[in-house]
Amino acid sequence: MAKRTVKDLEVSGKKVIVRCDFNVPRKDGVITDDNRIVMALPTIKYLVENKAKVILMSHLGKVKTEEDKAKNNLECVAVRLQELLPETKVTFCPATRGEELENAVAALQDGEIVLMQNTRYEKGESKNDPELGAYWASLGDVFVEDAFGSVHRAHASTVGIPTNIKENGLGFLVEKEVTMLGKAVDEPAHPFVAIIGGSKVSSKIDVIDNLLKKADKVIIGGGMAYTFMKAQGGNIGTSLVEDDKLDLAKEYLEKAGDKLVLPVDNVCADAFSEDANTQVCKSGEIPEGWMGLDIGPATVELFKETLAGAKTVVWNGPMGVFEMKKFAKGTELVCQAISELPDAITVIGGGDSAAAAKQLGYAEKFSHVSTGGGASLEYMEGKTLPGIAIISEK
Ligand SMILES: Nc1ncnc2c1ncn2[C@@H]1O[C@H](COP(=O)(O)OP(=O)(O)OP(=O)(O)O)[C@@H](O)[C@H]1O
Ligand SMILES: O=C(O)[C@H](O)COP(=O)(O)O
Repeated sequence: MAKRTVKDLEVSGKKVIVRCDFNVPRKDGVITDDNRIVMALPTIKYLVENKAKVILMSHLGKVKTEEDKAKNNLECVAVRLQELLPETKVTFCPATRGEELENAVAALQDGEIVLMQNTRYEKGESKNDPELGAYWASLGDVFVEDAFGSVHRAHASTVGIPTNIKENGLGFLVEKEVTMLGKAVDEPAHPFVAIIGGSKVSSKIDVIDNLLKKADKVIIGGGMAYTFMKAQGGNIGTSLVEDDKLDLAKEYLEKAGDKLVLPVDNVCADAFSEDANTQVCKSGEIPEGWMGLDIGPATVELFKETLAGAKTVVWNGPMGVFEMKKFAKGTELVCQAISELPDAITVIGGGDSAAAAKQLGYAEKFSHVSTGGGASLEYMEGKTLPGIAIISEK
């Protein structure tokens, strides 16, 4: 059976809560890539045109301390939304519960929007606290799940709210992502190459196990690679590493054989900075005080050879710290190699990965640029995504 979508719901005059993924990349508080906001517009515009009172919710970053709250204030998204929707009234509510929030919702007219502050300001969000889910649900009549990037998280805003609001459905972005990603991996054309990089080692290392079952080759780059290098007994200097994942990395290395392709050299720096001194070091031979911030030139050649002839490519996580020009080459050359593959289905996913492809001028060359990082990986592994599973069937 198919899931209900926003088109199956009666929204006119109703208070409609939309969970979006506005977890956008920022530098010094300024949004550096608004793709996730732009991709959410079709659902938002549909609701505005159909005279709903629109309550938008999203997380932004990780929030554990008061300082994190200041760093991850969602107001910048409300400002961008207002620029993108000049004809529509968009207000920002700095409260995540209580009278101020309830008044902001009560003041909404048909076709107006309020964006609530970062859902992760509430401690209960990530624990899917039932009281919080029920409280947020009490603010609306209808719920739309359109946060594709977050549907792998069973949080109060993604699962708690639709548990309490039966008038729920998927938004246009989730619908589109599921269709596009399904095309890529339900019956992937082989050779199928998966590439995993980026910095979220603990939340993404588990997917490698499943990818090893489906793909012909799994390339590991970016910050993910150093946990594997250390597991092989190599020196990684001060590179990013998650020591509690070393045993898992060892296990993958043993069972994957030559299916797993790791960097053979790395662009290393003596500081996490654009002005750092750099040198190319062989993998496992990174001196003390140096860190790997990009894949090296021999690795680019190795990855190109691995990609040659691929018919399906799925990529999540940049090959280096592409935000700094000095360490963007690896990501750029891998983008280029993928863009030159004839007749391949190519999918890139993740907030930073999509931003990298766009910034480097390659976004148009992919068959699909997914807004989901972890979510797209889990979808492609065939895992149940709790934020989609909870939505009512037609
Ligand atoms: N060698 C490295 N050392 C440290 N950080 C790295 C390294 N290589 C890449 N990164 C960083 O990884 C970050 C992106 O990783 P991440 O896993 O968050 O990917 P993503 O595409 O944003 O996916 P998601 O949407 O799931 O977050 C970038 O900010 C980049 O600078
Ligand atoms: O960027 C992402 O992958 C999503 O917004 C989810 O973010 P999270 O990994 O902090 O839950």
